[in-house]
Amino acid sequence: MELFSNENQYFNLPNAELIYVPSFLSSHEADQYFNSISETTNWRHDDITVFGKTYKQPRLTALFGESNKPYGYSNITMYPEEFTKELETIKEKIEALSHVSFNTVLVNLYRDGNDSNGWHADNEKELGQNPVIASLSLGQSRPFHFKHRTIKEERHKLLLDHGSLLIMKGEMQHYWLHQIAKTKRKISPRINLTFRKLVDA
Ligand SMILES: O=C(O)CCC(=O)C(=O)O
Ligand SMILES: [Fe+2]
Repeated sequence: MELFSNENQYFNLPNAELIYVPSFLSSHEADQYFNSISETTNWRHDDITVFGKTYKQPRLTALFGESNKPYGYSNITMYPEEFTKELETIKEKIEALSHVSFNTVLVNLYRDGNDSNGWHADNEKELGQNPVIASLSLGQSRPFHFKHRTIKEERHKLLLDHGSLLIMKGEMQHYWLHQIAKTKRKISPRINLTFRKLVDA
């Protein structure tokens, strides 16, 4: 595979379909979205409960939806705000490429290397059987780690660049876990938007 390819990259993985689109947005568009989303979002800093202990989530978040259905994960229930014009525009651009419709976007702000997203799968029942999740990255590039739940050799990482889109589909959320790890490097903020489709569970 070419190192600096602008082509869509398809990965040959067991039990997953993963597509990486390196320059989904131009760097100029990505800069503009990064700036406006950073400034206009009403960021939340929720508590999560893991094994009975309560912590602050290691990142800031916001949820936008087309209905007012709540979305729950890691013992948090989030009530969506209305999609902004800007998020609607991004959503339509992703729908045109993926031929899938989305009705929800979860936005994460990783302020620095201390912010992270631990090993998990996006397997909440509201997402349905084999969800398609489209993940847009803005700002600091961070590695996306993913590992198969039972095939131990299947552990990989992919650098998610400014303006890139990662599409996870097929059985990926059943068989694989993913994370954004902490780093001690001095790094800039990153925003990630995961477009999802909530269905009636
Ligand atoms: O920040 C990322 O690239 C991943 C976010 C993620 O996995 C999630 O919000 O479920
Ligand atoms: Fe996720």
